[in-house]
Amino acid sequence: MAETTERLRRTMMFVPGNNPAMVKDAGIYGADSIMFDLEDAVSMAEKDAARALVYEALQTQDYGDAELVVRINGDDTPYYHNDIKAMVKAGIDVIRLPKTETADMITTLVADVAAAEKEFGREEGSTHVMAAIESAKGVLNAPAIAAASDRMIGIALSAEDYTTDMKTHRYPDGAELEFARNMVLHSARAAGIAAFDTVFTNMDDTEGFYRETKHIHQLGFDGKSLVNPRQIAMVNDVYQPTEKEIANARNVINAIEEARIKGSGVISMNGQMVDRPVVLRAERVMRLAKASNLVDEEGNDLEK
Ligand SMILES: CC(=O)SCCNC(=O)CCNC(=O)[C@H](O)C(C)(C)COP(=O)(O)OP(=O)(O)OC[C@H]1O[C@@H](n2cnc3c(N)ncnc32)[C@H](O)[C@@H]1OP(=O)(O)O
Ligand SMILES: O=C([O-])CC(=O)C(=O)O
Ligand SMILES: [Mg+2]
Repeated sequence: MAETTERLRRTMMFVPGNNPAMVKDAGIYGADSIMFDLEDAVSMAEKDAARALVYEALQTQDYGDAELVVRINGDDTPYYHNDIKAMVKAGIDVIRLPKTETADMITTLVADVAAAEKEFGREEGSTHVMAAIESAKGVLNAPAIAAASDRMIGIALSAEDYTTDMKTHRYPDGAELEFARNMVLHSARAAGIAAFDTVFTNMDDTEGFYRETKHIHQLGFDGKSLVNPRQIAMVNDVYQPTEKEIANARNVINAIEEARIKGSGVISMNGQMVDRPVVLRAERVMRLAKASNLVDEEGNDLEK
């Protein structure tokens, strides 16, 4: 299973936990994170069977170096504790708590996860957590939720439930989501964790999907929750740096290396000041370029 430190999380794909074929093949599409769903994609009658199916798949399937996430049922359901125990026992990388409204919900989750790690002999702290923000209360408490635990890897906006709570629905221009998007993003950045935008559920509206993905990329989100493998390539396309951005990033990294040799943290490159924030942005461009197979490990161009 995957390392859960700083990593690219452009695509986090929901996989219904009650669908054996989808669960089995989830690794072939190249999502950065695979998110098995035990919550809203699974009917009440199938909750136990879905949990057992995902548990079994985690023991037997090879999902490569994808990060493995499970969306458990909420703490107000009879499935919550069994979900946590089974997923921790199976060695899941990240548990996603749906409908998170307070930091206390994360504190309680982390205590339950820690108890399960102890019970099943898993390394303490090895299971990470994240929160989905799906209501007005969750949005207003997002800064505290994001900072609630050092096990937190990110927070996600979940716009289907959120727009229902707000007594609206989703519109093509996304104006109804702007406040929530900015709250989730700023809360994540202030806590030093990842920010995920919500699902886009109209599989036939490719233009709308691109428009939304370009918008959230511009805002600064790490990536999106997805519902279909066809959406993965479109997100990667938007997040892929241009040749000009890669060339510039390479120049920045070389320039700062030169500056370091001369004992300085700042240098001028073609009249442009290069210092730490510029270098950090350049390093992220090179990580995205590597993930997009545009450059090799050393940062040299790969043949197209
Ligand atoms: C508001 C919320 O809570 S959203 C989160 C909960 N919802 C979900 O998890 C839904 C996940 N998505 C899906 O179930 C499906 O993508 C649907 C129902 C939306 C569309 O299904 P389809 O029309 O079959 O999609 P499509 O034709 O693109 O499928 C192509 C292939 O990808 C597979 N696939 C589709 N979606 C997924 C997925 N989410 N995970 C894994 N595999 C998938 C299909 O099984 C199919 O495989 P095959 O070619 O081997 O038969
Ligand atoms: O997390 C998501 O994007 C999907 C979801 O549950 C919602 O939108 O309510
Ligand atoms: Mg939801």
